[in-house]
Amino acid sequence: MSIERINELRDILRRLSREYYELDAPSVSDQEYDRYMQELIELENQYPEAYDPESPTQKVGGKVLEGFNKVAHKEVMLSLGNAYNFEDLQAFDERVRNEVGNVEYVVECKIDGLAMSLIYDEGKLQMAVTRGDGTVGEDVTNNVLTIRSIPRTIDFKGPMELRGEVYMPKASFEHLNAIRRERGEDEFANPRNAAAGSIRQLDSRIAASRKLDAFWYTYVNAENDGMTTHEQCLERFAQLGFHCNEERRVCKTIQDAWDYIQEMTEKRNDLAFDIDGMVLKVNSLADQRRLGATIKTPKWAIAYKFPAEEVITKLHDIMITVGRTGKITPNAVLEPVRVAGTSVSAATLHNEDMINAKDVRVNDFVVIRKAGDIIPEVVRALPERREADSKPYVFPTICPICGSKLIRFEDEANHYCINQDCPARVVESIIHFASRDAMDIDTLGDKKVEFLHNHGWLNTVEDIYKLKNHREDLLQCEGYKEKSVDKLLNAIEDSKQNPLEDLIFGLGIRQVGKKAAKILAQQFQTMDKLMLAEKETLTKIHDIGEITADAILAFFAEEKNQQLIEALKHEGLRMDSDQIEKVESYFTNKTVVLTGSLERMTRDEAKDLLEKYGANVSGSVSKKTDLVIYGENAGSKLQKALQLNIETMDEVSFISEVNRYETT
Ligand SMILES: NC(=O)c1ccc[n+]([C@@H]2O[C@H](COP(=O)([O-])OP(=O)(O)OC[C@H]3O[C@@H](n4cnc5c(N)ncnc54)[C@H](O)[C@@H]3O)[C@@H](O)[C@H]2O)c1
Ligand SMILES: [Zn+2]
Repeated sequence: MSIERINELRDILRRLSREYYELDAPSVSDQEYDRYMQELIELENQYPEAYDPESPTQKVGGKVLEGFNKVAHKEVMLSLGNAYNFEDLQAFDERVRNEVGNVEYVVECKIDGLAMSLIYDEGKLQMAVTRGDGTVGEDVTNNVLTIRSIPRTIDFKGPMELRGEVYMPKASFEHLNAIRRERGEDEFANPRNAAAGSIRQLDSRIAASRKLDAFWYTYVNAENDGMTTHEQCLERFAQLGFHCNEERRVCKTIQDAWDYIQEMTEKRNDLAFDIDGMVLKVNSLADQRRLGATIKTPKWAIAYKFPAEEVITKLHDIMITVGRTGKITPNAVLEPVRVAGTSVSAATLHNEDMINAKDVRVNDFVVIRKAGDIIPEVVRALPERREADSKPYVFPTICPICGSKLIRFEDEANHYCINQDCPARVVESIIHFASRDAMDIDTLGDKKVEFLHNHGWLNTVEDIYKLKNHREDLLQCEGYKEKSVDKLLNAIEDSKQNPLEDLIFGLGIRQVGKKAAKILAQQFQTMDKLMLAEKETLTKIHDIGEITADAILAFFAEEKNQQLIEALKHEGLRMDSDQIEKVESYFTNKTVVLTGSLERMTRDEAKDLLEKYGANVSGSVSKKTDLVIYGENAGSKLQKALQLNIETMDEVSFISEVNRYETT
């Protein structure tokens, strides 16, 4: 049970990390992410046999993006351990003192940006590299050079590496989003994502337009330059012309540090940049060295994370929105209030049960919580402040957009509008089709889809590909300049070449997420074959259950959907896959774990081969594992496989097994 939970948590955290680090588009709050991480850490401590070097608890950051040169860090770039309250800090302080005795801490702001390494030599900036996975980062020198506050040349001749945080000042962020709003483009969730997205642009003119800044706080090999404390390093940076955050304090005790954190909690919203916590660092560099680091975090520093913020405001009304699947979501219309640095005037109420459970009524005072960037939430009502005009909310029985009767399925908390032609659903399905994980049509975001729909130019998904016939009309609209219109139309044309998996996902078939779309594309290779698939064939596929199979069959059985696909074919959309076709083999449908170092191929090559032959490659050995393939110096995973009586295979046997299929 718990092993399953461990695997589940690892999957969740990997998905969230990808969204956060690679797509710069998180779907949950940092607090929520941290809660999953905390749960996983505790479970892994309880079940040491589930140890896996690939676990998110052992990993820093995300993957390196394609398109940039990869650079290995001379010294790894680590993450930071987390504290959420005074007790956590006291425990940290105790560990430090047990190790090195009395210490001083420098307490500084935890800047919500992205970590960066700068390398100077002979007084010149040579390279700027992102943290990446901590070992290898991306060379983003051209983009970093657009940050004016970073000196190109410094008065220091030797080689020097410093690290810090690139961030987007709040003012630049507000300005950027205002422009994007005007153009009907999707807004950035928060300054961190905006900064990370800007630095990882292949076109440095975009980065230049984003008005980024940076603070520097780590001096690699500072002791070679005669430094003895962290505070000295910061002073040295400032002297050389780098921006260092003045908002910091040297504290003699953990209580002093806590007092300063309290002060900053009050002050944080008034700063010109976003901070998501405070960082405590042992001041003495010699002590830092003695304390050392774990695989992921230094032992001489810790990050205190601010809790999610809550405020009270009045709820004026409850409004309903209709999603792509017809799902009905009630939203609170609020008296605008500042929380976590931004003005909030709407918050989600999830569904009818939630409204009832929280007893939220129109005209009530309510508590709102906003965790950083994510959609704010109504936490509870304040019945003690209820006035005469407070009214219990009656959940609608018909769709506010199309008037169809709403349905609530058994065992489901949500209501649905099941009218396929409901305009709200149409708009949402077009937004989904164009979204990043689907057809990835640049600049065709929510606002623009709504706008084009309201003008009558987008009534179905296929209309996207007919927009080019409205080029002249578009140019007449305010905010639609030639350049942006052509950019949109080109992105639409380009999307025709996307592989089948993007299209399948974009169609928005119920139950079919990104992963299932990929599996289907791999299995069937073409849309035609997928459309002809029978239930038996579908359910035989690993990861496709009965419910998903039924949803797929129902989707393609509908004449409207068949017509849509016909129309998309007619528009010239690609209908086949990039995924390699799977071959029936000894490995088909087996869960396989690779361990140790392989001699004839890389881990990734072995994984690709196994996937081609129908295996499911997994990171950790459990009862569900069918086979462990091992190379040189295989360690705990192989041992565990033997303990659990799981079949094992060495590299040579693996290759000869594979060769049987390669030749036939
Ligand atoms: N919402 C999500 O889906 C999601 C997904 C992945 C990660 N996250 C967030 O990211 C965190 C993990 O990211 P992380 O590994 O970058 O750790 P982190 O952000 O918790 O802390 C480490 C980083 O803090 C930064 N930092 C800022 N100011 C600093 C200072 N003064 N001194 C030292 N470092 C400073 C550095 O870049 C450093 O790498 C999670 O705790 C979570 O909050 C969220
Ligand atoms: Zn409707």
